[in-house]
Amino acid sequence: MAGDEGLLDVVWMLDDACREAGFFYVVIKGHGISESLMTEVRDVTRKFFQLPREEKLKIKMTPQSGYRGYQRVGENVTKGKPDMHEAIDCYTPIEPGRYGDLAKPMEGSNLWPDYPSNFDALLENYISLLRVFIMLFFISDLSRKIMRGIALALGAPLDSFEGGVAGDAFWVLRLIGYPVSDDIPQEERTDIGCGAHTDYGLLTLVNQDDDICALEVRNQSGEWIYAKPVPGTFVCNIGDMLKVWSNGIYQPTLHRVVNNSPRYRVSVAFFYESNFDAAVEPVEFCREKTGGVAKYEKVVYGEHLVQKVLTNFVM
Ligand SMILES: N=C(N)NCCCC[C@H](N)C(=O)O
Ligand SMILES: O=C(O)CCC(=O)C(=O)O
Ligand SMILES: [Fe+2]
Repeated sequence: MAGDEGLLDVVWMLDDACREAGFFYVVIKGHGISESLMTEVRDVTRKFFQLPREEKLKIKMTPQSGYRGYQRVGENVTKGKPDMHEAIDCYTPIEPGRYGDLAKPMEGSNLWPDYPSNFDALLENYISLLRVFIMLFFISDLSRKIMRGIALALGAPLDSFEGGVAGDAFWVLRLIGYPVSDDIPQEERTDIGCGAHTDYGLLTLVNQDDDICALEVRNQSGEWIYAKPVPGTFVCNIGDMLKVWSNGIYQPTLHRVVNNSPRYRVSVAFFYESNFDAAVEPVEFCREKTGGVAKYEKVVYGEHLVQKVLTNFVM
């Protein structure tokens, strides 16, 4: 592979992006995901959020549902402030007992929207859901490939994230809607769609609406820069587990969402994470590159996620 210049270019670009920005765009061409599939997944999501509140609440997220399902505007909280988005959260299904006490709060399977009673709509819904699954399938494979690129970018073996780190990668899917500010009752309104945060796992791929600038990324000078939509691409960013594994060579970047546009914004974020029970710690050769000392303590990914999930919501 050392002779493959195209590959080396990509690896070099990945390294540069992960060091400098923590964010990059991935063009979907040739990955089995078409731009129209990405659009359709956002459209299904938009349709769901347009349903009456009672309909959406049929798949309400609760502690009993393993924190899977629908959350209303203001129920997700970041740094103590309600976020102005509604969402459906889906996670890799977890059978009871699978990870012992570690995964208890998140056990269960996902809540998908109910089938409407009429047949056309049923079929439409069925196909839409299927598309979401097709999307999940491709996107997970794409993520695995990007992680191989990131391994090479760090100078590590290609398969570094297989096996105990992310050979059985836990995935999270968030279907998110950001209402127009004026449409939110004033007493419930805050000025932020999603407060500043970093993502929890290895890699995030965001499928965002084409025509609205709302996702902002903090650069090294502390300025907020739009991750402008580029049709046919995913906005990718690295997460907390990659920081720990690389001993800080790659840092997750703070980002937030502010929808100041006069349009309802939809994004579908796919989080490719380590194995639920992975104990992630700075890998030796990354430690060597960074002065020999581990800068972060070992983190069990599932503990990190559960701790976030248990504190992210006011219900
Ligand atoms: N799985 C991810 N990354 N979800 C991000 C949700 C928004 C941030 C969350 N309230 C927090 O405070 O972390
Ligand atoms: O809506 C977006 O563009 C990003 C959402 C996000 O950062 C998240 O859910 O973690
Ligand atoms: Fe995020």
